Amino acid sequence: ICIHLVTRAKKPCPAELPPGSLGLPVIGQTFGFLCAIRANSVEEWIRDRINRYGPVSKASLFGTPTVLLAGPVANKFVFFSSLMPMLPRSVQRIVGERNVVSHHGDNQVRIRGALSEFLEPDILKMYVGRIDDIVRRHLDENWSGGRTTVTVLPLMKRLTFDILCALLFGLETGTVRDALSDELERMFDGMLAIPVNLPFTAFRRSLGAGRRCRQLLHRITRENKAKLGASPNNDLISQLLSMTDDHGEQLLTNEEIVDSSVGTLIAGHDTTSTLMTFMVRQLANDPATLSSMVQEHEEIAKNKADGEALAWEDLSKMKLTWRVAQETLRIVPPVFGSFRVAIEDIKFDGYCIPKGWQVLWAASLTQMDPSIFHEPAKFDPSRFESQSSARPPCSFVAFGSGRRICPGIEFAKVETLVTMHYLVRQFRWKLCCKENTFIRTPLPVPLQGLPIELEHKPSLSPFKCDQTL
Ligand code: HEM
Repeated sequence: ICIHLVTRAKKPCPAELPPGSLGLPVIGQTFGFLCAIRANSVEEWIRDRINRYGPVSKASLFGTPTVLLAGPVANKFVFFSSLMPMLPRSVQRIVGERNVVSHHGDNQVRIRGALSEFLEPDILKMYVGRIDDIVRRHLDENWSGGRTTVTVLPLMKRLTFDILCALLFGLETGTVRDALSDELERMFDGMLAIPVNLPFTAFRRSLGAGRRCRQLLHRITRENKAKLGASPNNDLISQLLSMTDDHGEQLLTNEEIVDSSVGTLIAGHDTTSTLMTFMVRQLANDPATLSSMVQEHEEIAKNKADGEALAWEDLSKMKLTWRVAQETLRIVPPVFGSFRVAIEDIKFDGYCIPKGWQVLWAASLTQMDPSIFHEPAKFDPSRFESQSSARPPCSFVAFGSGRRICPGIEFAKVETLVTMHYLVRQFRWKLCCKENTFIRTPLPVPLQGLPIELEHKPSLSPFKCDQTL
């Protein structure tokens, strides 16, 4: 009785809880939410609840009470308070439990610090030439060949997979890389399936693929460890293996290295390929911006010898291209948002969010808000000309913010800028499907993966094209 009285005293008074309904037990509003994600109408779904209950409301999603928040101030609270990111338990079982997202406190700082060191500009500078080489080879093998129809999304996925495999694991080609690609595909297939571990379920297949993926990476980790010192550390796994703590011990365990590598592969693969796919779509609908972009890249190419690779300094001149990328990310954020969990009772806007409850943030809520971005549906890269100080902090959040801000921003930027450099100079394209719609799975997928009619611009050499075109 005493325990009951004490714990009851700690429970928030219902008046302090945000308004709204938790719906039916367990199910809550999960089906409506999942349908809204798929139809890419999460923003409307949340706005509908805001209209009914106000800017802070409660619902029940995936069996857990959830607080829905909206606006830049709410985003700031999510990114900078003690709320913690959470991967659903089923996803953790597939990708491994020792990855950077699942760790908190000192362990998160240690693992994220090691990962970030590899993804920072000082290290990335050294990889621009290698990324340049992979992009050219990819375009040559998959996009060239006169007038042709290609489907952009799967090709962009292949490209980002090739870049990640080379830079993270030192795998350029070969059977291990092909096996990793197959297992990754299988792993994705069941990641959002109902987590029932029975024979023939998608979840079971995904669990198996995740296990085999990690086995392959364990093998690479052991091989790289044996070679440490003999060859330069030029991939993520070798770098992580060679990092030591104050006592000279390996900074991350092999399990942490493998799980973090799988996590980074997943985080970096579909996100950047989605961004580049939607840039291709936006540019097809906006010939004026495309022509300015071609000019920007021809200017850079003028100062390079035939076949010379791009360098870090060239990327800093691609200002318009990055603005086009940012505007694409604003309208079609690859990550729609995510959940945080309260590790203690916490207050926002006078309401109590009890320990264990989830909080949902969604990028479109601020990125498509007309009071922050004038005419939000209009594609206008010039919005990003002035520095973000013109907007309230935490309103453009395609990469998140705060302690958990995406550590792969610079990596994604290098991949995108190098790819666009060769794409806009070598090709013209037309969309095969005119509708500008997409669904979310939960990443955005354009109609039929975005088939385009592609035409190779006649050029003087494979990598220099005639500017008058
Ligand atoms: C256009 C491309 C990308 C977008 C839009 C994007 C977006 C995001 C977002 C929104 C988050 C934070 C999620 C949250 O706060 O809950 C995140 C986290 C993360 N991203 Fe990215 N990302 C991109 C590319 C990449 C790349 C290329 C890499 C690595 C090579 C990467 C690695 C990561 C990692 C490891 C995390 C987890 C960080 C942590 O929990 O501390 N991302 N990303």
